[in-house]
Amino acid sequence: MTQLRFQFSWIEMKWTLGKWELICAVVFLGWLFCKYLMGRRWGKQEERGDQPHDRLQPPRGTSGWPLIGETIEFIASGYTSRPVSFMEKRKSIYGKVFKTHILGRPIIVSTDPDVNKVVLQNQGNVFIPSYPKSVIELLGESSILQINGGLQKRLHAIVGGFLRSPQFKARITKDIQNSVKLTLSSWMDRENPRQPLYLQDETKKITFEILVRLLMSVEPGEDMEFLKREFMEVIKGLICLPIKLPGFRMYKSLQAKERMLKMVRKVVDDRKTTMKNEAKNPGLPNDVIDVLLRDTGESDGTQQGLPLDFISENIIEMMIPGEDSVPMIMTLAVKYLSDNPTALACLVDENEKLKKRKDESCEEYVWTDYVSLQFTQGVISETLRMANIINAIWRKALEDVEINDYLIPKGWCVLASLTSVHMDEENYENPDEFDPWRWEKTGVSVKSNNFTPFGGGQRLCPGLEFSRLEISIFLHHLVTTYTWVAEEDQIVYFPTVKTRRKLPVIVTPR
Ligand code: HEM
Repeated sequence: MTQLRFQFSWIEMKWTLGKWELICAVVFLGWLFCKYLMGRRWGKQEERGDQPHDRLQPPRGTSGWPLIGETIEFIASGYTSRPVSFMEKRKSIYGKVFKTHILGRPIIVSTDPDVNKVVLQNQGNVFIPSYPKSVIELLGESSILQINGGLQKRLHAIVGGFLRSPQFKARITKDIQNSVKLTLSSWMDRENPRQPLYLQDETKKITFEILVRLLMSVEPGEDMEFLKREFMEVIKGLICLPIKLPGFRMYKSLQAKERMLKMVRKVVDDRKTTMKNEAKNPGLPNDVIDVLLRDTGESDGTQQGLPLDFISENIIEMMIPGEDSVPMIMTLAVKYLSDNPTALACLVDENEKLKKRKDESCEEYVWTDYVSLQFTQGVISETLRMANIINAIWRKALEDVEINDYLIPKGWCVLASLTSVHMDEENYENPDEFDPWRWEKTGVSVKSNNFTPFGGGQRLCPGLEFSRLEISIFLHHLVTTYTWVAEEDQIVYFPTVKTRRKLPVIVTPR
């Protein structure tokens, strides 16, 4: 799974070990060892029973091998076709919540939907995000993904409110349609249209441009290319040795972020000037920069606008969760459909009907057309369930917490495994089967504890509805424009969810 994707399916993890990094790897291992010893000491205290809570004990489990704990098994499961096997094995021995030691630290893993719910909802006051050091460095202190309390709530509400608004959806629907159609038509303009094309790359092209447009209204061209290039450099550093010295990966990524920041800051400054000139008649907000600049701080009582540096940094940081997730779900939906001709036929049928209706009435598509396609929504939910891009949520307990007879001790990291819940036969019949029809019975409910691909609580993904809309539009135009044959490919779950060969497909116009 998933598991070692550090929950960042959106993260490109690349370990580039140069000679300096090799030296540092040794230092890093030493540090891991110290952490291990500290973990052991904690474990001994626990055995002696000098715990703050007399009644409850932390979940059962094992620390595994000295130094590496259970990391190897954890990583290895990510390379199998059943990435939840690491979790399942321990669940069968210790129960749904257990203790382990992976990635250099003791961790409590929850595969229990009710415990996960409490962890996700107790945001900010008891549980805070807990990312690997390199991610913390790269995100910066003011990132929405890291901040807690009132400011996180405010930022979340502004961005979520904008992305959920019907005005935004109406506008972005047109943008997505244009972008999807442009990409689809380019497939036939190639020198040899019978050559396979790599769906994983094609979907990325569409979604990055849309993401940048919704955040800061940059159109395709030189600036867009600059952003693409620099952003790719930034995300390479998300999981690497957190050393900020020249020559190291982290340094290069931080430099790339600086360059991006300069450009984004200029867009924010220009927009601020335009806003001042249009103070009396500002019109509807176009993008996330607009809504952040216009917010006056009424909702949290501060009555203060957000600092321009804070806005600029967050625009870049919001690209991180949005960049990889949507194109991967698009690609994997096509993969699952290619392997399930009956499901594909149902999807084509539903979408052909919509197209026919639109052609006959000569009406334009509106966003509700796409999201009301029941079977298509089932395909998206089923893809999200099976290939949970963000497989788990990492949190740290700020105090001792009791949840359903478990004690989570202060300072411990909790990994709320979403995939384990999605792939548990207690929650889903035949969980390994791609079955979009199952959603006809249960409906697509984001409130259900058993289906949380977008997280939950105060940090529920603000891009949820937008993502589903974008994927629906892509699937509609793909299946009504082309048929395809997908070449043999495999899903890999480590370090992030990907298809091994980028899903090569040969397309034929309908
Ligand atoms: C299939 C696509 C997506 C999936 C599965 C997904 C999943 C998630 C999950 C699980 C979280 C919660 C993380 C946590 O609790 O720590 C999250 C947060 C977030 N997502 Fe998404 N996401 C997707 C697409 C997007 C897109 C397209 C955007 C941008 C427009 C976006 C922006 C964010 C932001 C800003 C947060 C942080 C919210 C906060 O901490 O307040 N996501 N996402």
